[in-house]
Amino acid sequence: MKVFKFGGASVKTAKAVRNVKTILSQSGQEQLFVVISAMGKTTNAMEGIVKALYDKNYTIFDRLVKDRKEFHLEIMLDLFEDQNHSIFNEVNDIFENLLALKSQRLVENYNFQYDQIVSLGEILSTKIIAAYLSICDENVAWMDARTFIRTDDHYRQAEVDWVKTQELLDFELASNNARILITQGFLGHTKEGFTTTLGREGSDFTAGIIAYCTNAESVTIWKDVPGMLNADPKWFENTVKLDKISFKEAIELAYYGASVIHPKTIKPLQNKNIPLLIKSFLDPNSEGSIIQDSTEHDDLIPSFIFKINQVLLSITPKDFSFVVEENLSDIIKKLALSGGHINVMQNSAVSFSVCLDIDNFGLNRLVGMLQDEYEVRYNNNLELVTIRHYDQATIDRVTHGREILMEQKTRQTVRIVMRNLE
Ligand SMILES: Nc1ncnc2c1ncn2[C@@H]1O[C@H](COP(=O)(O)OP(=O)(O)O)[C@@H](O)[C@H]1O
Ligand SMILES: N[C@@H](CC(=O)OP(=O)(O)O)C(=O)O
Repeated sequence: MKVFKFGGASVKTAKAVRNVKTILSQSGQEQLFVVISAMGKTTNAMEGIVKALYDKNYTIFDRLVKDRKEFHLEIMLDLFEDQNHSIFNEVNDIFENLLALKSQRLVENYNFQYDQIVSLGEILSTKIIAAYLSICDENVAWMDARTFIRTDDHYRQAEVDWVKTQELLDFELASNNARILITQGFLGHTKEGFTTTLGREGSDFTAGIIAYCTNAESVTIWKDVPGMLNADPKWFENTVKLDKISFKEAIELAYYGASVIHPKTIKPLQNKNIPLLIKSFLDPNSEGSIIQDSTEHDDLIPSFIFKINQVLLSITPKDFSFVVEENLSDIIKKLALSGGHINVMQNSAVSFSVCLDIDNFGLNRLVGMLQDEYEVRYNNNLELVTIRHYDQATIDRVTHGREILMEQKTRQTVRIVMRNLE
């Protein structure tokens, strides 16, 4: 068995869905487990629908639901000649049920309701694509990840129960011989049967979970780029493809923010030594990148990871006590409560600096929690660049026209927090 994963960009139009069908048809005779995300930017739209529902802003709610319905309908009308195909009713029912939420009592737990609604993006895309493959005479089965990916009830960030998931998946697969198994990325279910999600961008991770539990031969993630590049082409010119890198290198790059793969995807694959291929759905016959065990090629090409909207916070205890020994656990607890994500930390005797992803609401909350006991200063609108396998020339290239506020070096990695002066 091989596992394929197609993200939102690869299924955002009818033409894109036809391209996915071609890739699947040309993949040989082997059984394929195919993980698919919501079409285009549907997850963002679903988040807007949840927010409008809780804001009781029914004008926006109605408009967003209508937009999403029309978006899916346009794709279906292009794919299905027969407008009496049952998929039209199935999709219509999903949107009718969504609209009906307006007249029901609001569920108190926002995160719970978020998962019940946002998950519909993946349900819609997989139902439409499975139905389309079926009319194209592919031997296909739609599989519901909400019956075999078991998680805890931490809605929006659910943790996988690996043992139970393995058991449920073995059971599902024992009676399913279809060549193409279509399922949803990013979804799971609690033991009570409620839908959960694994965190935004979590469909790559679903591919990792399924590969781990089925001992798959490989995972292929199909993207709009030729493979794993040494930088995001949206930010850097003249990027180079990393043909072959290790699991260790890939997990570091993903952790530092190389958003081409979700960082959680690597661990299950590394644990069972299952190779991960990143390939282009725009050029499916080209080589792509392979992520595997050997570290031989890791340091051949320097990689750059760029993050914007960074906040650099500097925290000093007012009573001059040592920051690490006497205050760090308190500071970290407050950082966690603020919802900020720590990217880089550095300390001296009485000062702690931290570079964060945090929104304004979280920042104000954090400063409010800290300011009684600490002097707190911060700079915002900063950039963070991480360079793996750096040298002075690569540092000079990215720091040109910038003021450096903090720098941290290890043998393999340099991380620089800076302000753009241009
Ligand atoms: N190191 C990198 N190599 C390739 N692409 C990268 C890298 N870092 C970031 N990206 C970005 O990742 C994007 C693909 O990921 P994403 O948009 O999440 O795909 P999907 O939603 O289809 O899973 C590319 O378009 C590219 O801009
Ligand atoms: N649809 C979900 C899960 C996901 O991973 O999507 P994509 O593969 O398009 O990044 C999201 O947007 O968060």
